[in-house]
Amino acid sequence: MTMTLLSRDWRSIEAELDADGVSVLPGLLAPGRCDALAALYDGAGESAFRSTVVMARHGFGSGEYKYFAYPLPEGLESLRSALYTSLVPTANRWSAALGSAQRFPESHADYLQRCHAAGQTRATPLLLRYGPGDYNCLHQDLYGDHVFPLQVVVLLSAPGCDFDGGEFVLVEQRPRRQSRAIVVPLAKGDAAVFAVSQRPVQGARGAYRVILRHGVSRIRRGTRTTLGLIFHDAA
Ligand SMILES: O=C(O)CCC(=O)C(=O)O
Ligand SMILES: [Fe+2]
Repeated sequence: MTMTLLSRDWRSIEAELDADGVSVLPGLLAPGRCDALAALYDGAGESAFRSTVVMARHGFGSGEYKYFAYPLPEGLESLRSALYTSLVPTANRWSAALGSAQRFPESHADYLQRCHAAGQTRATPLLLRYGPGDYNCLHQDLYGDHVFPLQVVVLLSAPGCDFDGGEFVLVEQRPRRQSRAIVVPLAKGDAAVFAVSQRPVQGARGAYRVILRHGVSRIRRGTRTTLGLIFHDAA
């Protein structure tokens, strides 16, 4: 997996992130790996997860998700830290462009130490499960002061086969402009890398801040399962 990450064209991924705040990594996980991860949702036993959220109870939408507990399942820990390392250069560039002094360390273990020292100690990787009629309202995954500015979602189900509808969407808000929607088509095993809450856009007079939120349109048929990888931990 690390090889396939390293062999990707990070120059064009970074260019897409800079242009749109989102980039797709096709085939990040093989179909068998997707099935094995999706099977954890019902099969892993409750000790694998720290909490289950019924989205409708919180007004988050409709559907359910489960946050993994530490220690994460073997392959997930390495996937999360490898993706982090690949994304640090963009995170640090964005931070500088937005005039922030914050810089992110090379290694995810070091970044997690920073989160944990600040009281953000709970694991944030999660599995999401949507059935017919379910959806995920536009939101930002902020869990405390420490925010790594990029996150990843992997589609574990096959659109058009396992489910219909259920598009991953981003809405971008620029200062004094109307909002812009971005629909991100994903196949099974594809990952979307996207901005958690804000990103810089180069304007005529330097960079300005654009706000992003993401969500999922209504699932019209079937079951849709995703893996969410957030790089900061939760308070
Ligand atoms: O199910 C999805 O595609 C989006 C999940 C989500 O909100 C996330 O991974 O943060
Ligand atoms: Fe999210």
